[in-house]
Amino acid sequence: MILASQSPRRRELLGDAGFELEVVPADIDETRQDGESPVDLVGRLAAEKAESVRAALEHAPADGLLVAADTIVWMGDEALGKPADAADAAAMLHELSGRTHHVSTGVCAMLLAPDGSLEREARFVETSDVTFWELTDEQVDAYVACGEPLDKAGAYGIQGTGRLLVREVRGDYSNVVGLPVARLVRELGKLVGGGRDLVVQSIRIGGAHA
Ligand SMILES: Cc1cn([C@H]2C[C@H](O)[C@@H](COP(=O)(O)OP(=O)(O)OP(=O)(O)O)O2)c(=O)[nH]c1=O
Repeated sequence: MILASQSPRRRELLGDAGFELEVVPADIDETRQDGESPVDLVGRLAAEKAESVRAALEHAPADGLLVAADTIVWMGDEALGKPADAADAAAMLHELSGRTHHVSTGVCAMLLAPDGSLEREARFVETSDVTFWELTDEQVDAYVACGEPLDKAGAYGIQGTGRLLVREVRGDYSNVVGLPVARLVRELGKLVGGGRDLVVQSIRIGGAHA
């Protein structure tokens, strides 16, 4: 499978599900369009990442699969991507403090013909809701200083020290980390067809590593 993402979290989630990955990061303009909702934005960016990597391929990977994703944190109409710097990260964390926000991941999965042309694709957006504890200024400053927020949407990583900020998650936890892997594996099964249950395959391979 080709993973059109530089995110180490996505690599780990798919690797643990038993997929052999070739990582080919996509370089696209991630600017939000006027009037575009956060859900529409991540859906579009995932599709654009997948297509930009597919278009540059000379041949498909052995299993014919290509996956791209994009994750955003949002509240109301406000979308929080990756912070520009430490001050931006602190501002985002103060905004998330004591409140519930949404984390949406857009996913585009493609089944490619051997020459790399598109045979079929599946697109979806998964949303989880995350509630933060009230954070003190000192807690925000300490978290920003540890460096974890800088490459993450919404300036936190729930899989890292950022778990100390989180009071409650509703929905798929892996989706917050950057990839709704359980739903994705089901969609990939439908994409490859032939009655193969990729969830069973992933459980067997994942279980062997446990
Ligand atoms: C909210 C949250 C986000 N994130 C990460 C997931 C994504 O890697 C990142 C959002 O940025 P993305 O633009 O979705 O992904 P990316 O830049 O890391 O990789 P690429 O563009 O090549 O696909 O934030 C966490 O790791 N933990 C969290 O709790």
